[in-house]
Formats: sequence, structure tokens, C-alpha cells
Amino acid sequence: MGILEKISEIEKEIARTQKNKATEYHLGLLKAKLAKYRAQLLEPSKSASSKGEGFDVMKSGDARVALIGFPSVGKSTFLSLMTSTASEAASYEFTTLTCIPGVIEYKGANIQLLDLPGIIEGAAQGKGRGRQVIAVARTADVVIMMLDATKGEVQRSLLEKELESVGIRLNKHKPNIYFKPKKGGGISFNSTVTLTQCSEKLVQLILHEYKIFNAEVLFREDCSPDEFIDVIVGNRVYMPCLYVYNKIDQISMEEVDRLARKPNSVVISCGMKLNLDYLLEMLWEYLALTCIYTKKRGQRPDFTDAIILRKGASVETHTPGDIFRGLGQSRLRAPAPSTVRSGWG
Ligand SMILES: Nc1nc2c(ncn2[C@@H]2O[C@H](COP(=O)(O)OP(=O)(O)OP(=O)(O)O)[C@@H](O)[C@H]2O)c(=O)[nH]1
Ligand SMILES: [K+]
Ligand SMILES: [Mg+2]
Repeated sequence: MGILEKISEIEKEIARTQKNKATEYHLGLLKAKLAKYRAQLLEPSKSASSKGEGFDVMKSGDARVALIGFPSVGKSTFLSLMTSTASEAASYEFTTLTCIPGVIEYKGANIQLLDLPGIIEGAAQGKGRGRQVIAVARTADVVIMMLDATKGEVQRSLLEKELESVGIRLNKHKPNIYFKPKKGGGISFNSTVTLTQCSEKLVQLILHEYKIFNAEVLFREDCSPDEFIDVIVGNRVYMPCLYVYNKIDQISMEEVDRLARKPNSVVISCGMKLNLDYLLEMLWEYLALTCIYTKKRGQRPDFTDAIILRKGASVETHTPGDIFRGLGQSRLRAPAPSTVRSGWG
């Protein structure tokens, strides 16, 4: 049996297994198996066809945003509107075949926006250019999932499933579980909170499935078996995702209102240039960028040129060298500051 068949067998078994106390170990094991096969599936194949021709775009600017969506939802139209790059848009599907980068300039930051080919169900298994598209998505700081407001919600759940299956976790934080494989001593299991979804026995079963017999496990949060598996497997990407419903010029006001109220969602029309400013504001929030304006001694701060800090980065001292070291991956465009001032937080 090929890996794809094994995966589909396990998925079917999970679907037909009722979720209750008596089946929780069985389900936990199935999920561990599923995660293992999916990981095998994702191991880079050496064949030339899976190489990302036209997909290796250099990272540039302060942050990277990837446009993910079904064909013809308006990704290229959006890129052409928001950046000075033109990406061909047309009414037929799969107009875009490679990765097209553009730059959004906003509040002194350069945000790299990547237009990508449309993806469809089965993308993670290599349908269309799905694999390459998803590989690019993994490198982004934020994903914009663009949806056609005239189409049903099924597009959204299908894409979520695709991204989920390759270890991309949308709008979720890393599970707060301490996990450390050891050389000996068996499995030590502890938790600081009451666990309602996992037990010591289930954790052991899952670990054994991964041939781990010695480890320290500490749950600091009431996590599910899936979240625990994520921690063991590692290599997961936790990414903010903004759901953008485009083409609202084609639907009723009631429908616009309904979509706009969904969590993490923004409604727009590229065609009629509706709500694009608000989308940028939201994007900025999701990027959680901090601007630092530089000021030379005795001069006014220069508000046209900011240093951009990622969420979690910090400025530790006021000497230029240290500030630059403290920034890690962030790219700098400003001169060495003598004093710093925090802007957006
Ligand atoms: N009515 C309406 N049509 C739009 C809007 N935005 C884009 N379109 C149209 O939708 C069609 C597809 O747009 P594209 O930008 O090519 O879509 P895409 O997602 O890049 O498509 P692929 O590259 O094929 O995946 C084009 O005919 C656009 O003119 C919108 O806000 N309203
Ligand atoms: K298109
Ligand atoms: Mg396109």
C-alpha cells in the first residue's frame, strides 16, 4: 500500500470511530500514525519536477505576506492594486504559474507581498503547484487566505485542511508543553493544570508509536492529543492568517455583513476598491510590527525612516552596535540611532 492509501485508510477509520472515553487511546494512536505518514509524504523528493522553479523569491523588506487561495479569487488583481508590480489577472483559472513578489509600503515599512498560483484540494499531495505554493507559504510571516465571497465556505475549510496537513497551524499558538527526549529513565509525565483531553497512558502510547521510551513531558496547558503530537513531531509553523473575502461587489449587503463578522476576516472588493485601507490596517496588526524612529542627539526624530522590529524582538541598549545585534533577522534601513522611541506596539 502506498503512503497516500495508508493515509486515506487511517482518515476513514478516524472518521468512522466514535469519539468517547473507550476509543480515546485508539484515536490517539491513529492520529500519531497519520502524522507520521504525512511527514513521510512531505520529505523533499529528489525528482526535478518538484523543484520550485520560479518559486525561490528572495526575502526582502521587513516582513513577508503570502497570498493563498483557490484559482481566480483575485490574488493577482490584489497584488497589482496594492503594489507597483503588475501581475497578470484574467477570468480563467491558473493564470498565475509562479511566485510574483511585490512591495507594499506602509507606515515606513516595506512589506513583501507574494502572489502565488491558485491551489486546490489535494495541493499538499502535489496537485497543481500545490507543494511549491505551500512551501512558500511556510516562509511567510502572515498568510492572507483570499476567498471568493460569492463561493461557499467550503473553499475556506478545504484550504485550511491542506495547510493543516503539512504542519501549518493558522492563528494558533505553540502548545505549552515541555518535551525532552532522554537517554534513559523511562517517561516522566507531569502537568501543572487539570488535563481533560490527554492522560499519562495516552501520552505514553503516542510516544511509543514514535519509538520514544525515555522522555520528560510536562503539560502546562490542557492540550489535545493532536497538539501533543505536534510537539513531538516538531517542525510545525504557527502562523497568523487573515481571511480576506474578495468580490463583495457581487453579493448582498446582508451577506457582506455576515462575512465581515467572522473572526480574523476582512471583506473587500478589488474591483471596486472597497475596504482596502482597513485590510492594510488589519494586516499591520497581524504582522505585529513595531516601528522605532531614530533620532540623532539634538535633532528631531525622522518619522519617514523607521527601524522595524518583529514581535518579540527587543531593544536592549542604546549603543548602536548592540541595537543592531539585538534585532536578529530584522532588516534595517535606518542609520545608527543615538536614541530610540517606540511607535506602534
Ligand atoms: N467582480 C469582481 N471581480 C473581481 C474582483 N477582483 C478580481 N476580480 C476578477 O476575478 C478574475 C480573476 O482574478 P485574478 O486576479 O486573475 O485571480 P487569481 O486569484 O490571481 O487567479 P489565478 O492566478 O488563476 O489563481 C478576474 O477576471 C478579475 O477581474 C472583484 O473585487 N470583483
Ligand atoms: K485567474
Ligand atoms: Mg493570479
